[in-house]
Amino acid sequence: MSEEIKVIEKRQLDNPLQEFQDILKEAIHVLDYPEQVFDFLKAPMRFLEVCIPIQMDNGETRMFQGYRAQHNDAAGPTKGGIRFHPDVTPEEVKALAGWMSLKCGITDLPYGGAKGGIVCDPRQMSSSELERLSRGYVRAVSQIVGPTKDIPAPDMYTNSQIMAWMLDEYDHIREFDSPGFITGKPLRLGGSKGREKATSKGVLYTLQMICDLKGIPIEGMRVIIQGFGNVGSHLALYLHEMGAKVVGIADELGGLYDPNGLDIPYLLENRDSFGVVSNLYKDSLSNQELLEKECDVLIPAAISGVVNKDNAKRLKCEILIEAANGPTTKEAIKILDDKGIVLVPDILANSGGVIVSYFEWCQNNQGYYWTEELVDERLKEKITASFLNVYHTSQKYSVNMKVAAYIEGIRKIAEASQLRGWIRF
Ligand SMILES: NC(=O)C1=CN([C@@H]2O[C@H](COP(=O)(O)OP(=O)(O)OC[C@H]3O[C@@H](n4cnc5c(N)ncnc54)[C@H](O)[C@@H]3O)[C@@H](O)[C@H]2O)C=CC1
Ligand SMILES: O=C(O)CCC(=O)C(=O)O
Repeated sequence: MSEEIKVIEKRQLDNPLQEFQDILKEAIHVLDYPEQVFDFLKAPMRFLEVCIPIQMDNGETRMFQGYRAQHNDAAGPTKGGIRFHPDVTPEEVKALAGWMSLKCGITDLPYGGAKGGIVCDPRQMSSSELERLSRGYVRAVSQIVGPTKDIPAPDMYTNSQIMAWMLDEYDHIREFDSPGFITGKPLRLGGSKGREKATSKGVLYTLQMICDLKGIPIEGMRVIIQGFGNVGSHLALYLHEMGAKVVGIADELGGLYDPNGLDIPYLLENRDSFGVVSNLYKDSLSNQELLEKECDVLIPAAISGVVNKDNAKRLKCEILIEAANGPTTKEAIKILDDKGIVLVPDILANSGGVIVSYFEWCQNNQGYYWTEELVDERLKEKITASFLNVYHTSQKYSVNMKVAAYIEGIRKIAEASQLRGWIRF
């Protein structure tokens, strides 16, 4: 692989907060809200930066940088995942928290947005080091989180085991059992049926909606998915089972491509715990090469900024579904608009995760647990209604679905903030 390709593969959004703010400004302008609304929503209301000292297995103590951003709590407690990744930055966490506020607005959840992150490489850490880091993070942020304040959940490179350690640490600090402190927990500790697959199910429902509108059948459809972790792998299996041809899969090391469709059950069985499969075959492609292959639907489900001004013009798909947070830059969105590629935005497409996290929190508060069928039925109902709202807003204002999704999200947060007397418009 050439050096040039390696550099592109590592690429994330240079400034995700700026991306968030630019589209926020555009949507606020369409809504004809005053500048004050932008000034209020452009950054989180609260941002905590912590240093977490952790003893490593070799006896050394290492300091880890951690963050929690709470964007806006007008509509209810804040909510959002925690990411463990070496490239986490304050700007990224702030942008992700803003996107969570919009996501909760679009889906009409009684929450504002938050996000957390720790700069670390979980692939290089032992399970006991990860446990100490997860517990250390909760101790460091415990003053500002809680079941009625700010409710964390999983995100990239975090999972239900990490949520379990975090819950246990929180329960020790508070001296009572509080399952509603965190979602994405194991079922045994009050998790919800269907949460693990919720994000991919939600992506699938939005894909079905847009395909229905465009008259494209799922059966036989050629799909490329970047990312084979929680979101990408479950989605690949759903699509495979529905008769779509998953012709491409990428992970952090590269991509696999087969125009006749990849063997998804085999890849699922053989992926490692960090969602890597491209090393199973010798003739893998680079991520960039795979994104530019011909397909009907392209689904980035890994990191941000992978579809950008450098490659957008070379994409050969009809539909792009943003399963990851922030995979397409605003310059790329303009190029895709010109090419007639329909983009279903992240804050709508991947909202299935937070929707079922909300269901998990409701079940914890009630102490009464739902069947998987009920969870799925309510997820489908909520995300379908949200999709239709965003779609109609895009038609009403003649804007793309990205701006329409921002409009829907902003409206809810701004109204809640106005009712509390925080802003006037
Ligand atoms: N897990 C959830 O419930 C939700 C996740 N998301 C978003 O979906 C995306 C994926 O999340 P998960 O599947 O949970 O993460 P994960 O940690 O389970 O899997 C990540 C996948 O991305 C791949 N990857 C990492 N770096 C890459 C790179 N540079 N190029 C290509 N692939 C790369 C990994 O190899 C792995 O296959 C993230 O953007 C996350 O914020 C959004 C909503 C909810
Ligand atoms: O499940 C949740 O509460 C949040 C999931 C998340 O972090 C996201 O939607 O980006």
